Amino acid sequence: MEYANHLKEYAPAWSASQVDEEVARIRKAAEARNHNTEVYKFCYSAIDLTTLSCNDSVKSVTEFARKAAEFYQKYPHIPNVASICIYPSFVETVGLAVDGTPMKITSVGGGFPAAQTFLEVKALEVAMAVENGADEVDIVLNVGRMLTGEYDEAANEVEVIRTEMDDDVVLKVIIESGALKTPELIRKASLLSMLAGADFVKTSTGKIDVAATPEAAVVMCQAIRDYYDKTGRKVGFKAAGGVRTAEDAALYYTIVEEILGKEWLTTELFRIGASSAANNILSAIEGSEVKYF
Ligand SMILES: O=C[C@H](O)COP(=O)(O)O
Repeated sequence: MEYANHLKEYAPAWSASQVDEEVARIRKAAEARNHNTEVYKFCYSAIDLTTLSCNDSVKSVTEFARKAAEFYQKYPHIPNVASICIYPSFVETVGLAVDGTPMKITSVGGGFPAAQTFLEVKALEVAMAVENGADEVDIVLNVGRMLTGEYDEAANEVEVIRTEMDDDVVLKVIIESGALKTPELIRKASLLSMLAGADFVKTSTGKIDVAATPEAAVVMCQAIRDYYDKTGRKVGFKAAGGVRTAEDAALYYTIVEEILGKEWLTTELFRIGASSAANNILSAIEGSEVKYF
């Protein structure tokens, strides 16, 4: 399909200075009203609790997922994380560990994190993750193609991969905003991903130096809003990569609240991908002495 043509139907991206001003405004709003237990509890429940390390093994991933599964029994007053996010070869392992809980299984796929492999390999990897039980799959948009202006080719990869998944499997497309850099490219990548079938757009793999930033989040959420206005389809936003503190989480929450509205503040439409924010968010929850992960 010719996706790039559809980009013309959308307004151009804001300039970097307009985005900076918007981030400053929203940062103040976050500090004024959203540094509180209610927001931190919701942010905790929106976490895709992530382990994506070369050290991962069946043993370590089982322990990681079991801790999350046991959390329900130990701390019923705190809503648990939304999903466990792992490499595709651990989908079955996590499935066994979280069986009987509402936690989802998120698999990265499609040659994560660089997406530099054959499209057939990407598609097969995603198909196998789904066959093994993944509820959600996080793939990376082809950044090289985006940087060289091959927009149709980048979006077509997403379309092909989407066909490997049943409609009820959630597809999150990582645009790697820190590599794209400009508001213009970040907006184009977000729109192309949505046009090609993404259920979520996600900031970063967490594997490059510049990962999630509030500036990228503002541009992505504006793209989600504009896509919704045109199509009526609600696409989610996932902040991932370098999200560390409860205040970081509250800022992304406030960006979504301000640009997309409260109806986006559900775990169906907002996630935080994080390997090390969980303890910090738990510690910020008033009265909680839980430090678990
Ligand atoms: O998708 C999740 C990211 O890989 C997590 O990044 P992080 O390790 O910087 O929290």
